[in-house]
Amino acid sequence: MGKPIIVFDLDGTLVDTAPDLLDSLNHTLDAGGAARTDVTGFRQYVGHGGRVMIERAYKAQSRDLPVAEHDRLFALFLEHYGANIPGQSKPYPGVVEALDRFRDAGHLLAVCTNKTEDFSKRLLVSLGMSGYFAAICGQDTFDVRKPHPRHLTETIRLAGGDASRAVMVGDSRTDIDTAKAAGIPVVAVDFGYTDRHVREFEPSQVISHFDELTVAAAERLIAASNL
Ligand SMILES: O=C(O)COP(=O)(O)O
Ligand SMILES: [Mg+2]
Repeated sequence: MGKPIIVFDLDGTLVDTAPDLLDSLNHTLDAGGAARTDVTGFRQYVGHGGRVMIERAYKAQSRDLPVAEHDRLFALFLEHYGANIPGQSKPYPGVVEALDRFRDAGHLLAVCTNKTEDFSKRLLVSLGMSGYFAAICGQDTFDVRKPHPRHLTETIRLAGGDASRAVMVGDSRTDIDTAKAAGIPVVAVDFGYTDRHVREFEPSQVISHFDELTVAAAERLIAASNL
């Protein structure tokens, strides 16, 4: 039997990136001549990567977004966000302690995010966290991204893990839908980026602090998923 693996979402789960993502989104909206947004808007637009975030902001303003303009704005978003990593982004309280606990218990750790792989790796390197992860997989690592279950199962495979001994930890409906479609138990944090409470999407468990993510709790979820 392989080692258990804990797979984390990145934005809104491991790291609070909202101030920087919102800054880059507003920079992009300025450049397109659209109205700026706030944290409430951001929570509705985030979750499927920067391209979809821009598209949703335009849709909310009933503005047309031709493909060439979408491409131009997405490039500007990437340039602005990439130039400011890590910006004000910080891991949530208890994240590093939780990663230490799982590493010390011999569990594999990985990241499955709809951020680009390059930005995810740069962010985690700049925060001194990349060494924990056997794989860091972004929206462009495979030919599918969350909520496609294969984004998660391929991440597990790349990390050397076993999908029957895995737990996903995320902050959004996207993460919960992905894990459920892959048949993997999912812990939802309730402090991330979602416009509706994560409980509504029926994860296996909801936590409000990483202290609640114990090795025993993860092992119980894995055992229950194999009954
Ligand atoms: O960048 C996004 O839209 C979402 O990123 P996440 O998958 O790490 O939450
Ligand atoms: Mg997230």
